[in-house]
Amino acid sequence: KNCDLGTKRSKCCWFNKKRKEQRNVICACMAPPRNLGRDGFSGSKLTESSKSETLSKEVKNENDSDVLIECRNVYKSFGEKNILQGVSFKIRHGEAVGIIGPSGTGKSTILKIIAGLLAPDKGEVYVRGRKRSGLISDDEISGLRIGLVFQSAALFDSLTVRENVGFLLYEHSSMPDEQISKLVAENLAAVGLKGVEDRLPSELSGGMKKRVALARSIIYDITKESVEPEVLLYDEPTAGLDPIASTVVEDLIRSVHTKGYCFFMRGKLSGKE
Ligand SMILES: Nc1ncnc2c1ncn2[C@@H]1O[C@H](COP(=O)(O)OP(=O)(O)OP(=O)(O)O)[C@@H](O)[C@H]1O
Repeated sequence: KNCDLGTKRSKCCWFNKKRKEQRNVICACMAPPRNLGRDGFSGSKLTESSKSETLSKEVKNENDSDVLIECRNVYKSFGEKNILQGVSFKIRHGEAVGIIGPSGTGKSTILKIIAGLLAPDKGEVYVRGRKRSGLISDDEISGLRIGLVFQSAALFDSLTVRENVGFLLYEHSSMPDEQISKLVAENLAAVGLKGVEDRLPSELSGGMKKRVALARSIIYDITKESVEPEVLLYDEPTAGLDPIASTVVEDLIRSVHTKGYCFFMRGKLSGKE
């Protein structure tokens, strides 16, 4: 019954071990809650009672110099609904962290808080040791660049794939259009898409949309230093995809991680929460 998940997990374990040898990386992957903590992975579970509970076998590391993001005692409510109640964890450079939990327990909410799109009611978010206050602004690329792949891919319907992927650069860089086009094509090729630049999102399959969203999250202004995203947040990147398309996206995520990004993912592997 757990064959798919088991296969995935062991693949992931193999991958993690390999990464560990190369860069001393600590990873986590999706697994049923009962399996959390096995194989030395860390992870956070948001429970049905909406009470957040850190299950992670916290990596014993007294040195916090490699901590990129820290959530400290974060609370968030929507009206009467208390969604997050004291969530605390740290994400270190090179880590891959998974977050799992039943529907509606606040997984997307914590990602949005980390990304600076939502402000916590209480508690703090530290980015490279600096406390983030409120929401992130368009100009704020200081400290750490965070890419977010939304659950729904969140492409702009009326923009072409090229305009979607290059959006950040068209809006916030002085790069000429031709150079952006070239970069867009390169990033699309990196996620296995070629010749789709002029299509609208409505002309893409679900898997292609996810890959376009992934390309958009990793593109950066090559004329500037230190703006490459170092943390990528994935909100159910394989939701709604068939097993083959899911595998393609999962492999892409792993290959992006091997390039040195840290990632924090919530979602399913092969259709299992
Ligand atoms: N902007 C908002 N306004 C009001 N309620 C919200 C808002 N965003 C989220 N919620 C509520 O907060 C709860 C948690 O939502 P969230 O999307 O974080 O859950 P989730 O764990 O990601 O769920 P799923 O697995 O179904 O995607 C839900 O009950 C949702 O209805």
